[in-house]
This record gives sequence, C-alpha cells and structure tokens, in this order.
Amino acid sequence: MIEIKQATKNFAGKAAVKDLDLTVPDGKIFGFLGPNGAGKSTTIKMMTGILPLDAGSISMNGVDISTDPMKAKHQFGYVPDRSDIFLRLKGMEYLNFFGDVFDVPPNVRKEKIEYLTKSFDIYEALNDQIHTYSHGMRQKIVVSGVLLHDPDVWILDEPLTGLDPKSSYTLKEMMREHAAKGKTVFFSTHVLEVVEQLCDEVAIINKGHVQFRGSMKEMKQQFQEDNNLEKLFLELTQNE
Ligand SMILES: Nc1ncnc2c1ncn2[C@@H]1O[C@H](COP(=O)(O)OP(=O)(O)OP(=O)(O)O)[C@@H](O)[C@H]1O
Repeated sequence: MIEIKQATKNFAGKAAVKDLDLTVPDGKIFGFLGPNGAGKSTTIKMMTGILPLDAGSISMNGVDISTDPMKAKHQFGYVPDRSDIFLRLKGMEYLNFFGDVFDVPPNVRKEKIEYLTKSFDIYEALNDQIHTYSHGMRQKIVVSGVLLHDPDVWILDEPLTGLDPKSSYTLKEMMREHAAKGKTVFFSTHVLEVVEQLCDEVAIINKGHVQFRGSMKEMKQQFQEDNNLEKLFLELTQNE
C-alpha cells in the first residue's frame, strides 16, 4: 500500500504538486492519469525518494520514504520514464548488476532472467551492449531489472510508451497478475485509453492537484457531469 499525505513540491517558488493526498490500495491496478506537465513525474519522484518533499509525507507498506529511505526503497520497484542508463553494459551484465544489488540468489536469478527476457523477446540480445538496443528494448531491459527481485510495490512511470503491442500486452498481463496476488501496482499515463484498458481505480491529476479519485465507472460518470473534467477529458483523448 502507498500512502501520500499532503505532499507538496515547489520549483522556483511555484508548486508542481500541492497538498496531494492519495492512498493506493493493494490488489488493484491504480492509474495516475494527467496531461503533460500535470505533476505525475514529480509525484513519482517524491514517492521513490529521488526528490525530497517540501511538505507532507509518503509511505510504502507503512515505511516512510523521508525518515527511513533504505527500508522504504526495498518495498518497491521503480521503472522511470526515461531508460538511457548503463548503455555500455551488455543486457546480461545489467541484469546481473540488479541481481547483485538486490541479493537475488543465483538459481532464482537465472530462472527469472530467462522468464522475463523471453516474455519480452529480448533473451537473444542479452549478450549485446544496451547502446545497440532500440528504445523499446531498453524499456524492456529496465522493466526486467526492476522485476528481478520481485518487489511488492510496482511504480511505473509511463511504462507502455514505446513498447511494441506484444510487449505491451505482456507487461499489462504481468501487472494484472501482480495485482491479483494482492500486491500494489501504480502507474502513470497521459493516455486515457490505457487507463480504460487496465485500471481498477484511477486518480486524475491536473496542475499539481488531484481532481478526481475513484473507480473507472465513477470516472466516466464524472466526466459527463463535471464541466472541468469534460475539458480535461478532451485534452487526455487528444494525446496519442
Ligand atoms: N526540475 C524541475 N525544475 C523546474 N520545474 C520542474 C522540474 N520538474 C518539473 N517541473 C515542472 O513541474 C510541473 C510538473 O511536471 P511533471 O514532470 O511532474 O509533469 P508530468 O505530469 O509528469 O508531465 P509529463 O506527462 O509531460 O511527463 C511542470 O510545470 C514542470 O515544468
């Protein structure tokens, strides 16, 4: 479970995220939807301890990210929206690096690497350096690295962007399976359609504020009844 209380982040005196309250329950796929610049990445960076909060608190499975960052970081796996990292490593070296960092035992590691990379169709490329990979392949190796240690809480920033349809389907299935095991899946997107396909619950963020939080059915009703949300809906459906 993720609990965000009154989280605030300012850049140059201007609030990118203001007094944000959000509880992400276990056992559901939770979508964090908002147009470009709404504050999604800033929120995720606060959740993952990359950016310090200016006010408020965030906890992962009850562990506070500001006061107990090491323990909190063991609760989750995070897939960032940009994946240009460790380009000189071969795919297998990259995954072994993650296996070492998170102490994944050799036999589990071998099995997991095979399962993940075969599912994503990058198994054959594991002996190539990552700089030779396409954007989609880089995204897939990053996701594989994060899932290698089987974190309870998944935090994924625009995870489907740049993935081919088959890999996108595979990742969505993995997200469904993880939630079905009673674990937490939180992901951000600026595409309404993705939320419609995948989510049990959604929060809509705009200009640093949560404008709506509820089930998919409730979201559709709100879109029809609320003028401001209707405008936002148009903006969200114009993207990709
Ligand atoms: N490091 C930074 N310095 C200054 N302003 C920033 C910084 N990071 C984000 N912002 C501003 O904060 C606001 C929220 O940005 P954020 O990246 O969180 O939005 P987003 O919803 O993730 O958008 P996108 O879908 O485009 O990634 C924007 O106005 C952005 O310009």
